[in-house]
Amino acid sequence: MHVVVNAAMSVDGKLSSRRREQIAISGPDDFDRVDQLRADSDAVMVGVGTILADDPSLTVDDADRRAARADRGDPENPARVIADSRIRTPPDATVLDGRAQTYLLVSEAAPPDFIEEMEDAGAYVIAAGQDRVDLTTTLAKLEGDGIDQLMVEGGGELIFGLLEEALVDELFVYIGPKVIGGRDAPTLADGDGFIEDFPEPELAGVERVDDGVVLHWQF
Ligand SMILES: NC(=O)C1=CN([C@@H]2O[C@H](COP(=O)(O)OP(=O)(O)OC[C@H]3O[C@@H](n4cnc5c(N)ncnc54)[C@H](O)[C@@H]3O)[C@@H](O)[C@H]2O)C=CC1
Ligand SMILES: Nc1nc(O)c(N)c(N[C@@H]2O[C@H](COP(=O)(O)O)[C@@H](O)[C@H]2O)n1
Repeated sequence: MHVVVNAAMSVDGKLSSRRREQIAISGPDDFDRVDQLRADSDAVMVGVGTILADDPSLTVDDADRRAARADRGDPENPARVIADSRIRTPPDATVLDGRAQTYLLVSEAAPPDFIEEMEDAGAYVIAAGQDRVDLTTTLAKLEGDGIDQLMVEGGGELIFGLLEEALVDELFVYIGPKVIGGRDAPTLADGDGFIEDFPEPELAGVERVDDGVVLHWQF
């Protein structure tokens, strides 16, 4: 499986404010670049923190891109993947609207009645890991289900979890013209943070987009 992370951050490295509400950091051209990345992926993944904060659709906006996917025999939208250790995803979340297959990655601590509720809401549940989703095992299961190209949109906890398990192949970061600040605002990689063996990706590209810049890193 090839894992591509994409996120937009402020000048000072924040994905959102301390209120954890969705903030438009990207401009129109960057959102269009992200839509193309989604269209090129077999699945788009976020953590449950992003579901609760943003209630995203994770679908492809552009009708021509959806049609191109259908023409090559793919579903119009990539599958959606949510990392949600104990199931906090609401049954009425937009990702459960039936517009694409939705996988819910949970841990063994997920309550069985919640699992049943999610399956009734249309999710395909994969469980691995004691208290927290075992990302290596669950991503391998997704690969076995035909997901070769996985795009990850955040947030910071999930991105750190993937970096910690050395699961990230490429990272695109849009840095937009905003300063958000706040010690409790989410950043690109949160979690516990590294204290040694810091991942050291190679810079593969720099492109000016809208009033900001996209950095492309390879691991
Ligand atoms: N600017 C941008 O590009 C984006 C911004 N955001 C923002 O990020 C914030 C949400 O980010 P976070 O709170 O960090 O939540 P998150 O979206 O990273 O979800 C974290 C949750 O993922 C689950 N998880 C399960 N297994 C895990 C594992 N092994 N490692 C890590 N997490 C695991 C846990 O339940 C954990 O609480 C929101 O404010 C949202 O608006 C989110 C995505 C993109
Ligand atoms: N690329 C990008 N730029 C920003 O400025 C953002 N705030 C985000 N957030 C992500 O976009 C998702 C919204 O998805 P839908 O359009 O509803 O499908 C959101 O959940 C974040 O993952 N991204």
